[in-house]
Amino acid sequence: MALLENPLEHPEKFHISKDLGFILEDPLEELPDRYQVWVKLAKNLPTLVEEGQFREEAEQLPELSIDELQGYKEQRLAHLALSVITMGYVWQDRNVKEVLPRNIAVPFWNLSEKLGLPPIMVYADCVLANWKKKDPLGSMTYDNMDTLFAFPGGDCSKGFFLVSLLVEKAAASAMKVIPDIFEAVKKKNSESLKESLQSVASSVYEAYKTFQLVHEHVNPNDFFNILRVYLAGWKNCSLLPKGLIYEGVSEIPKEFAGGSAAQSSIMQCFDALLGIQHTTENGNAKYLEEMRNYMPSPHKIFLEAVASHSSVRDFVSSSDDIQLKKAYNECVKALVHIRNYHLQVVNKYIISPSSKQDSEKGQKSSDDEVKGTGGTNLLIFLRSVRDTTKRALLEES
Ligand code: HEM
Ligand SMILES: N[C@H](CC(=O)c1ccccc1NC=O)C(=O)O
Repeated sequence: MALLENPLEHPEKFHISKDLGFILEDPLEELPDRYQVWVKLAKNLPTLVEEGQFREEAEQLPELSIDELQGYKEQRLAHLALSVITMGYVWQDRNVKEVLPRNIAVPFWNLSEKLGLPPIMVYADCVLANWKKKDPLGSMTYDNMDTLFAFPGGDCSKGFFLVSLLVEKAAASAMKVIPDIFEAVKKKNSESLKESLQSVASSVYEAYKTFQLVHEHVNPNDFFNILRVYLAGWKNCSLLPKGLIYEGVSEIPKEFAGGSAAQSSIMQCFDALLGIQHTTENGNAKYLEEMRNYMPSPHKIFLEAVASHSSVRDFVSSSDDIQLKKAYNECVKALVHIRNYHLQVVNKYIISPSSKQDSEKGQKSSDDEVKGTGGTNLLIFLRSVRDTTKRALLEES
């Protein structure tokens, strides 16, 4: 990636696809022979965890240099495979591992630095790069897709990761109009801006409709009690209070947040484009900014460019074109709608199973005790992000 390129003019140089947005197009499924041991072990994770043998197999891996990984797609597949191995190694059972052995830790740390990612499984691994078509000539529909790697819980991880991917794909259809939006604001062309904003709003509504697939493909109890264990991180984590030691890298434990779609670039892209600024008082803005460090660095650079160059909100606010204000507000309403729906999903997939678990243990967690794997007090955080979005609506007079 040429660092001097303008990301807004050449998103393709920042690994952003005009059709799929931040999704990794046609991910590789295999690595060169010497690295295929990582792919093979990661693919066998569910069976080996079931047999209680995963850690033992992981400890047999050779320690490999990352220098012979050729090209971006090999690096992304290797990071995905090593991230799956790492989550399996740490969380295989309640005897949680505090040290990641050097044969995994050293290549994973070095490759993470090269990609601008943390050495933990991120959304860009398990969602954006973890997919293939069954029939390569077919379309990207749920029935023609599978994940490259899975976690224990049967088809739960396939459902969870693929639905998230399809939501991302639906939202990504807005990406192609971003250059038109910047051009329209630059040329003060209200008609063109109105049209582009209308297509952004429809993309977000398409994403909301696709999100409903989660109920068909993900079982709440399997998600909460099995899969979600492997999404957890080691930052403010009671089971790994100091973090994880990456052997061969540092004797000092390191803390990293667990997976979350708060690491999704497309949603942060909409906020940046529309000038929706999340609150600083309660730490929401800081958290979302921190999550940009969990995105591939080219995507983070693109988001920062959109945030620093977008004056859509200012242009629409100062315009007396009511229809333009309505088009802007349609985008904001669509984001409020999907964030409200997301809260319903979170209630079904986290809050309800968590309350059921509490009552079985005779406990009661308050709203600010239920944490997301990304580290937030999830209900407080998600309601607040939704409310800030709602406050971004402009007066239509
Ligand atoms: C069963 C499915 C899901 C669950 C249980 C879930 C849970 C959560 C939780 C707990 C958070 C708070 C941050 C954290 O601590 O991790 C969060 C944040 C977020 N999630 Fe989800 N999520 C799900 C699916 C999705 C999907 C499919 C998307 C869209 C691709 C998404 C987009 C977001 C975004 C953008 C945030 C940051 C807050 C915001 O911008 O509104 N989530 N999610
Ligand atoms: N924050 C998680 C949900 C979660 O980790 C997630 C949600 C949607 C897509 C991907 C992920 N995770 C990894 O990328 C929770 O608290 O359940």
